[in-house]
Amino acid sequence: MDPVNVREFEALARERLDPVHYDYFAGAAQDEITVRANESAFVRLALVPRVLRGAAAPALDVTLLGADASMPIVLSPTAFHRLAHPDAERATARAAAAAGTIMIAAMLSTVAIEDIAAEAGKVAADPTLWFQLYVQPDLGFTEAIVRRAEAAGCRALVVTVDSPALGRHERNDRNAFHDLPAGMRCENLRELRGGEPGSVRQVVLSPEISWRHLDRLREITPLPIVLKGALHPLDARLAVERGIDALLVSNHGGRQLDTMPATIDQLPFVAEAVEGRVPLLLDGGVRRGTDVVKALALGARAVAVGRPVLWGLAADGEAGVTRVLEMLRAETAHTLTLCGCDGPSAVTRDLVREVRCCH
Ligand SMILES: Cc1cc2nc3c(=O)[nH]c(=O)nc-3n(C[C@H](O)[C@H](O)[C@H](O)COP(=O)(O)O)c2cc1C
Ligand SMILES: CCCCC(=O)C(=O)O
Repeated sequence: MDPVNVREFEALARERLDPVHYDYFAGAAQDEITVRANESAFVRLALVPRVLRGAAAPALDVTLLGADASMPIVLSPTAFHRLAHPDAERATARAAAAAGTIMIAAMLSTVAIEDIAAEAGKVAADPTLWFQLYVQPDLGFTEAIVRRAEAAGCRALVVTVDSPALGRHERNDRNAFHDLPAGMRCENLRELRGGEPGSVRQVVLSPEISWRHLDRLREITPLPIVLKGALHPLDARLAVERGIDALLVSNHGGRQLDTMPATIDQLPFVAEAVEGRVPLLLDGGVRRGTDVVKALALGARAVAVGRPVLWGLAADGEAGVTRVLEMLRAETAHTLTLCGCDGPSAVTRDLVREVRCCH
C-alpha cells in the first residue's frame, strides 16, 4: 500500500528495516518521554484560521542565512543513513537538492561530505548543504573537518551543543547495538586519531566543550554558525551576544536528556529571549504541514525533520525521501491556504492557541 502520510512511511520503514536498526532510528533516551512530547505537544496546539482574506495561492520559499530554500522545511542532521538504505546519504542529498531545500549533513555520515556534495550537485545547479559538527577536543581534527566542509561547498556550520555525553538509549542497550555493522564507516572520521579509522567509537562527546570552542570556530571559519540544541533562554541570549548566526531549537529528537520540554513548547521562550535578532529553526516531532505552520506561528523561520527523512529513505531510497518531502510541502501549502495565508511570512502568532485536552 502506498503511504499517504509521514506516519504511514514510518510503518513501511519498520517493515523493511532490521528491527535493531529501526530501534536505533525510532528510539530515544531512557523513558522516551521527550520524544513522545515532541509530537503530542503539537496536538495540544490548535490552529485558528483567518477567513475571507482573498489570499493568493501560497508561495513557500524562504531565505535562511542567505540561502534560498523552496519551502520552510529542511533536513535535520541524522547519522548512519547506510543503515536505512545502501544508497545512504547519496540518496538523501539528491532528494533534498531536487526538492530545492537544505540538507544538514551529519558529521557521522556513512558517505563522505565531498561525495554528498557531489551527489547534490548532480541534480541541482546550486544546492545548499550545511555541515553538522560535534566539536572534538582534538582541535586539529575539528579544524581539519571544518576545512573539508568549506572545501565541499557547505554554506553553514551547525554545531550540536546538546551532547556533552551520549544519551542513554535503552533500546540500543537491550539490542547490544553500539557500533556500525562490518563494512560501514563514518566516512568523515577516517582522519580522527585514536582508534580504527572511520569508527564511530572514536567520537568524543565531551562536557569540556564550551563557548571558548565556539569563539575559536568563529575565528577559523567565515561560515555562518547555527547552534543546535540550546533550549534555555539564557543560552539563547548568550548565543546571540557571542555572534551566533541562527539557532536550531532542538532536543535532539528526545535522544539526549530525557524529560526536556517539547521543542514547540520551548520555542516561544527562546523567541522571546532572542527578540528577532537571529533566525530560529525548530526540529522535533514535525510530521504534518499543520505542525510546520504552528512552528512558524510561534517564531520559527523554518522547521527541520529528522526521522521522517529516515523513514522515506528506508522505505524507498531517494524516491522515498522525495515523497516524504513533497508530502510535507503539499500539506504545508494546504494548511497555509486554509489559514488564509499566502506564505510563511503571513503566519502570525494569533493563529495558534493552546487547548486543554487532546483532540
Ligand atoms: C537516528 C538519528 C540520528 C541522529 N543523529 C544526529 C547527529 O548525528 N547529529 C545531530 O546533531 N543530531 C542527530 N539527530 C537529531 C536530529 O538532528 C534531530 O534533532 C531530531 O531527529 C529531530 O526530531 P524528529 O526526528 O522528531 O524530526 C539524530 C536523530 C535521529 C533520529
Ligand atoms: C555517537 C552517535 C551519535 C549520533 C546521534 O546523534 C544520534 O544517534 O542521535
